[in-house]
Amino acid sequence: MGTINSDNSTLVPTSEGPLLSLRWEEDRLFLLDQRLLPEHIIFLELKAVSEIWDAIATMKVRGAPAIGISAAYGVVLAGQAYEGDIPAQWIEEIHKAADYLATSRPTAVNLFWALNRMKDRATLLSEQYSDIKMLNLSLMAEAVLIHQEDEEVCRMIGEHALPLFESGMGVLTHCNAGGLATAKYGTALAPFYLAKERGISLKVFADETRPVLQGARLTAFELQQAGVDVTLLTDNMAAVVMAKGWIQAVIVGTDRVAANGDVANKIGTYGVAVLAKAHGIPFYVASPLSTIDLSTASGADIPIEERPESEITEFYGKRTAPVGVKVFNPAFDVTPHEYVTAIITEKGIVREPYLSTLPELFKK
Ligand SMILES: CSC[C@H]1O[C@H](OP(=O)(O)O)[C@H](O)[C@@H]1O
Repeated sequence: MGTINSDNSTLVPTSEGPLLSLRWEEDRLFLLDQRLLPEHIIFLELKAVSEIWDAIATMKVRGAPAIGISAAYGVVLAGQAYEGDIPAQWIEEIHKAADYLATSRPTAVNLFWALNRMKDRATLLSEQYSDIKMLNLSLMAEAVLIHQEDEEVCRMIGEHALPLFESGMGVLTHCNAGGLATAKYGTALAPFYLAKERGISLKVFADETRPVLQGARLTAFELQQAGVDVTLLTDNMAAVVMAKGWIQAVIVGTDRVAANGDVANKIGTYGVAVLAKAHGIPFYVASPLSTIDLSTASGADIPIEERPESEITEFYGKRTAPVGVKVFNPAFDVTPHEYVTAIITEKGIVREPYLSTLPELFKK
């Protein structure tokens, strides 16, 4: 595993905006170990494909766009590790690495979107260049482009989402779809950063999001760091804060939107969507086009990752369930499109009928 290069355990809110979770430097990826937040800010230095695979699989890096960006750099590392001078062998190494990285997690479609984009680019480059150094430099440029594009994509999602929220509104979110899950700004959290910049006061309510606590450890952390008004809730409080009239909208991220608008997102999202509908509260999904998968017909076709039992039977190292108890630990659930008020993308906002409105986004 890469070396640790910094630790700042005294965390104070700053107005620096979202904390960046990824930094690429020529032949290594500096990656914020999100398992250790919020107590420790530790960046790992990753220089091998296997380290990238491990970081994705063990959720040191998580969030659909951040996973895709990391995997793209993993493919670059594979190309750089090739020591021969035969382009056909180089491309074989690229495809082998991409297929290996594709096994790290199954649900977030950004992983496969980024890997396919890198494989396609590598194939095109290998038809143009025979020099391995040139191939590697050109392929790295594609990964950097994926990284840079995501920052602009998230900002645009924020711009399209912001008009949905009025000053003084309470907005509930689930899991972490913030700067830590992306290149910067986040998807669902992007409007909160823009609102802060523009003096629009929103009250964010963040579900803690068991079992990995992305809401408590990551969303509450990054919004507090940015000076955004955030209140932490346990996952069983969404109903009461809605009943109290504290919530005027819900916005979440997503790991895969199916062609019919069904949305896979962190476990617990479906329950929040049902509660929102029952209280007449709009339920928005922030999604880059890279997370919309028109080749997946509906939510029933989205592979749902099941994660280790220990995430549920232990609470940060302390056993909280009897040994041998049966456990069900799906990392995601699917919200049927009927519960989705609108999907906010970098190209604009789409609403039902998603089967026809989603493909239009790819034509603009
Ligand atoms: C902007 S994508 C964020 C998305 O990814 C999270 O899952 P995980 O933490 O397991 O990678 C969650 O579903 C978020 O909504």
